[in-house]
Amino acid sequence: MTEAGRGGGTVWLTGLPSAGKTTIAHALAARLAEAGRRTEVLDGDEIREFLSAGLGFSREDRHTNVQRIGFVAELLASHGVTVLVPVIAPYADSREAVRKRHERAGTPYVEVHVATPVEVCSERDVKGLYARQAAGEISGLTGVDDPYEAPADPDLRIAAHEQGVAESAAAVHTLLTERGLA
Ligand SMILES: Nc1ncnc2c1ncn2[C@@H]1O[C@H](COP(=O)(O)OS(=O)(=O)O)[C@@H](OP(=O)(O)O)[C@H]1O
Ligand SMILES: Nc1ncnc2c1ncn2[C@@H]1O[C@H](COP(=O)(O)OP(=O)(O)O)[C@@H](O)[C@H]1O
Repeated sequence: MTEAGRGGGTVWLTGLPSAGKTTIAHALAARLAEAGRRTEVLDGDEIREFLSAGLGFSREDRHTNVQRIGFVAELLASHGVTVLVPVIAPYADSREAVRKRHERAGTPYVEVHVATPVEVCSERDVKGLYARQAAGEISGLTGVDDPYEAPADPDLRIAAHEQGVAESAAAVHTLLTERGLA
């Protein structure tokens, strides 16, 4: 049995700011921990404070950020950890490169699109970014005046505005169980 076969894998939750990626990731982590899985959440904000300190939000910097996170996720996952990654990853080619890295290593990879519409995200506006963009204080906000390339064919798409957090976490958990990852 390979290392990957011991049950690790990466679950990338992509979606707009305030879509619910982080909230769902932590709810899922709690479920997985309860089931005895070794689990890590690679939080985007934390990563940007340390591993990606100094990177901004240009296309190039976002790509670099996503590749670094993909590298760490694969490493952890290859040692049996279920790694949850609630990070926007707005570009399809960046996400594809992360998937390819996992495929090359034989490490399971699951892409979940947290598909909350921008109208709902901007209402939630957890960090006040949508308001700041509307006020002209910032620009380059994903989904508003910066690109978000929605996954064409994710492993799972969640309408996270139409169901509760627990239901979304359960939906991902079910997929992981089907794939032998939970
Ligand atoms: N201009 C702009 N666009 C998008 N997001 C912004 C921006 N400025 C700051 N933030 C906050 O930083 C978080 C995005 O970082 P990520 O590492 O997840 O994004 S990326 O994949 O590198 O694009 C993201 O966190 P989440 O809200 O948790 O998604 C934002 O809160
Ligand atoms: N159905 C839902 N699913 C996920 N989050 C929700 C839902 N309804 C309300 N929320 C709230 O929306 C916010 C989403 O924020 P967060 O998880 O930080 O998003 P992201 O990580 O995508 O930026 C949280 O305050 C969460 O409590």
